[in-house]
Amino acid sequence: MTDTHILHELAQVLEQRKQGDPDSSYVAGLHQKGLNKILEKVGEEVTETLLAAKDAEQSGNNDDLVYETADLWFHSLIMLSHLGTGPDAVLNELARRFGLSGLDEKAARSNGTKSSS
Ligand SMILES: N=c1c2ncn([C@@H]3O[C@H](COP(=O)(O)OP(=O)(O)OP(=O)(O)O)[C@@H](O)[C@H]3O)c2ncn1[C@@H]1O[C@H](COP(=O)(O)O)[C@@H](O)[C@H]1O
Repeated sequence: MTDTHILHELAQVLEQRKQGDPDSSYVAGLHQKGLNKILEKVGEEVTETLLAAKDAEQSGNNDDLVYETADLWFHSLIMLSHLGTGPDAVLNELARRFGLSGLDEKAARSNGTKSSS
């Protein structure tokens, strides 16, 4: 399972964990602790990902970068799930932007035509 299918499988598990037992589930524990704890974890994973990227630049080895990015994506999915959305909304937004020049997209944002929020 190496395509976006895993995002949907994982998103379903994360939804189920909202009713899970925090003693036996890491995700249920985060949902129970609430949004601030989830955001704290996302922030930690951002920092760890940035450090891994700098290390990867030096070493030429991306293994730690991939590992930390997976942690970041995972905790971002918990954040989305906690707030009642999920990967489909993000993938749809990327699809909407697909083929649109980043410069044109940026100009559209400053014209106040941001569509997804
Ligand atoms: N993909 C993951 C996944 N990636 C990372 N992690 C956990 O996320 C945490 C990462 O936090 P840190 O790197 O800060 O490590 P830590 O210091 O041990 O964490 P804290 O004590 O600070 O919480 C670790 O506990 C990892 O085990 C994950 N835990 C769960 N999943 C998936 O989520 C599913 C549900 O998990 P449970 O809710 O635990 O059953 C699992 O089947 C997996 O598919």
